[in-house]
Order: sequence, then structure tokens, then C-alpha cells
Amino acid sequence: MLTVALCKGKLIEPALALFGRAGYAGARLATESRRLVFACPEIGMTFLIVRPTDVPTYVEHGAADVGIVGKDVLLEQDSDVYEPLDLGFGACRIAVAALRGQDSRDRLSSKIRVATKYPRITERYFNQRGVPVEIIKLYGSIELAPLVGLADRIVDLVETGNTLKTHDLVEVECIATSTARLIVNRASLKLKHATVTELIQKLRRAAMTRRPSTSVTANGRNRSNQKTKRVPA
Ligand SMILES: Nc1ncnc2c1ncn2[C@@H]1O[C@H](COP(=O)(O)OP(=O)(O)OP(=O)(O)O)[C@@H](O)[C@H]1O
Ligand SMILES: O=P(O)(O)OC[C@H]1O[C@H](OP(=O)(O)OP(=O)(O)O)[C@H](O)[C@@H]1O
Repeated sequence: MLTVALCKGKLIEPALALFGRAGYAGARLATESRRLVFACPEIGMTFLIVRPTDVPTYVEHGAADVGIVGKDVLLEQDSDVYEPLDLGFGACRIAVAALRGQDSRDRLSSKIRVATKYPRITERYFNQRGVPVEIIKLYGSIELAPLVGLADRIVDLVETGNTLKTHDLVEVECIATSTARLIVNRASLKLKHATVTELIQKLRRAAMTRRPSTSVTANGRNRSNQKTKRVPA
């Protein structure tokens, strides 16, 4: 029996579709309900529904054997988990953005105020460049911060760029790209080796044959995949 940590929101639908394609047909959860635990004995799995930022915690501590989470969260948290698979979906960039016309550093005072959900990624990024920053930790609606004078810059996820555009913001720099990852508890990998490696292999094959979907190209524009897309594992 494997316990799988998933998060509601943007990653749940492609994650369940992936399990379906991998042959775990019972992985259909009533995601609109208030239920947080779904036992699926017919496929030997129990699914836990947790917050995206909590997925690595459940997996690291062994409360879940495996989980699906964005690379953005892994980069921020630096958890001690095994990360065997890039699943390809949930593609976006972690980017620095600023109000249009205020995207040059020259106009700023020595210390830049940066609003973000990702304080560690942000601090690492600006420290590496020797730029002093004051980090303002927010939990959502990050694009609002420069509009109301709370910050000079934001560091947030960008997919289509529509949210930036709507708020007259421009992308200044891309810090990293992010896609959903399969993560595995290190002890589960040893103690449930056969089951876990079978899951990894099946998910890897299923991730290579993604159904038509929308992905982000290098220039940030959306591209609709009309054909089966190969995703590097
Ligand atoms: N616009 C986006 N495009 C593609 N992937 C995204 C986008 N926004 C978020 N993601 C991915 O989906 C994950 C979950 O994001 P989602 O928006 O569902 O929850 P959240 O708002 O970050 O979490 P919470 O509900 O805890 O505040 C992110 O960690 C990221 O990997
Ligand atoms: O480039 P786009 O396609 O517009 O996508 C980017 C938006 O998606 C995410 O927001 P989300 O919907 O998760 O809301 P929140 O982070 O403010 O909770 C991210 O924080 C951006 O606001």
C-alpha cells in the first residue's frame, strides 16, 4: 500500500490524469468534496489532499510515501526527499517583475523591496548578485504589491504572463523554470522498493505520452500541443 500526497488547485487534474494513464484507473477523487483522504484499495493506494507547500513535509516525514509538487516549492524548501521524475505539467517560470517603466535598477534606492511567496529563492538570487534586498513575505496576489507601493519588485510564478500584463508589470528576469515533480520518501524507496520503483516506471512512461494540453514555450507564449508530446523524464 502506498500513500500519495497530492495538492488541490492547478496540479490536481493533470496529476490524476497521469495516474489514470499509468494504469491506476481507480485514482478518481471527489476533489470538490471536503474529504482529505481517499482510500483506493483496488490500486493499492491512499491519496492525501494537502496544501502545495505541505507536500514535501508529508513526504520527508514519511506520512506519505510519494507526492506530486511543483519544482518552485522544492527550490524554496530544500527538503530531504528523492526527486526521480519531472512530470512535465504545471510548467511556469519563477521570475522577477516590476512595474512597466520602473524596471531599470538605476531608478531604485540601494535596497530593493521585493514582495514574494518565495523568500529563500529570492534571497539566494539577489545575494548571488550582491544586490541588497528587503524581502516582504506575502501568501498570494503578489502582483498587487508594486501597484500600491508595498514593493519595488516581485518574485512570482509566470505562465502566460496575463496576470503581469493585467497589472502593467513586466518580467525583468527569469530565475528558474518549474514543472511538477514526483517526490519519494527516502525510507519508502528502500522499504517498499518494488512498489515504489514500479510506480516510478509507470508514471515515467505515462509522462512521456502526455495528452494534448497547454504548455509554456521558452518565450513565455502558450502553445497548444495537438500531438502526443514527449517529456524528458
Ligand atoms: N500559473 C501557473 N501556471 C502553471 N503552474 C502553476 C501556475 N501557478 C502555480 N503553478 C504550479 O502549481 C502549483 C500549485 O499552485 P496553485 O496555484 O494550485 O496553489 P497555490 O495558490 O500556490 O497554493 P495555496 O492554495 O496553498 O495558496 C505551484 O506550486 C506551481 O508549481
Ligand atoms: O502568467 P499567468 O498565466 O497569469 O499565471 C501567473 C499567476 O498564476 C499564479 O497565481 P495563482 O492563480 O496561483 O494565485 P495566487 O498565487 O495569487 O494565489 C501566480 O502566482 C501568478 O499570479
